[in-house]
Amino acid sequence: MSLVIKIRNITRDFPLGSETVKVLKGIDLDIERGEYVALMGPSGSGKSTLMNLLGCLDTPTSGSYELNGKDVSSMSDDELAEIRNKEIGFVFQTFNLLPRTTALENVALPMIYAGASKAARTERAKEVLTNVGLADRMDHKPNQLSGGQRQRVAVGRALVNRPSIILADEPTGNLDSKTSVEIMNLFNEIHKAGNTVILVTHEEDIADNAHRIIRLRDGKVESDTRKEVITEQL
Ligand SMILES: Nc1ncnc2c1ncn2[C@@H]1O[C@H](COP(=O)(O)OP(=O)(O)OP(=O)(O)O)[C@@H](O)[C@H]1O
Repeated sequence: MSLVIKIRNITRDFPLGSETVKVLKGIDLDIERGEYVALMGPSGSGKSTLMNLLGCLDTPTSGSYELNGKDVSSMSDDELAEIRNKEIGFVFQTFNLLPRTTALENVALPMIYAGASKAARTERAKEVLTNVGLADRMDHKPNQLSGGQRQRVAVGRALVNRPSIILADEPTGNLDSKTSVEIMNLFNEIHKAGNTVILVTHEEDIADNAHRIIRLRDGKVESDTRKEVITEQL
């Protein structure tokens, strides 16, 4: 097993007027390649703040973060942007697709930043859209797609550059229960294909899809539980 994420004693403070709000209060975390982790905890416990750090959208106030053995905790904004594009796939509750571009163009977008040719982008985006079940929707724009289909496009965009980790913040938060199950089945497939997945959810049945559940409370890890792997007896 190899460590994708190694976090040691991370804190994150935010200035608020003349005060300082301590949001993350010393977090240690190791995540191995191929793990499937659900991040839970009450509102305000620091889940999004931690996800922003994991996704290199933010840097810690103190402590260290190594992503694939590289210390990202003190990188410049340009270096972080490059790491984000190469190593991180984001999926958001609100899909965050470009409204006037097709599913194919939305999925191909991160490859433009990565410098891929148009032919390579189109080929890979078609492959990814097929894998997420949208082979017949490639030329549709977001407003021509259902919520579940939009989230599939967003998942495709997250996967297109073959990132080291997929970070999903409440990916089923805007979906009905039937569509949520379909999207979770897609995440389960993505995990089975070898991806490292970390998702934030408030719902226990969504978190049950993961193999490990980390619960935050008041900026600290309250519990970190791995499911026992049940191997079939022959
Ligand atoms: N930029 C900021 N400036 C000041 N306070 C912040 C900032 N970002 C987050 N906070 C505070 O940090 C705390 C944790 O926020 P965070 O969004 O990480 O929690 P969360 O667990 O994701 O909550 P939710 O489940 O409601 O999304 C909150 O009290 C929030 O007000």
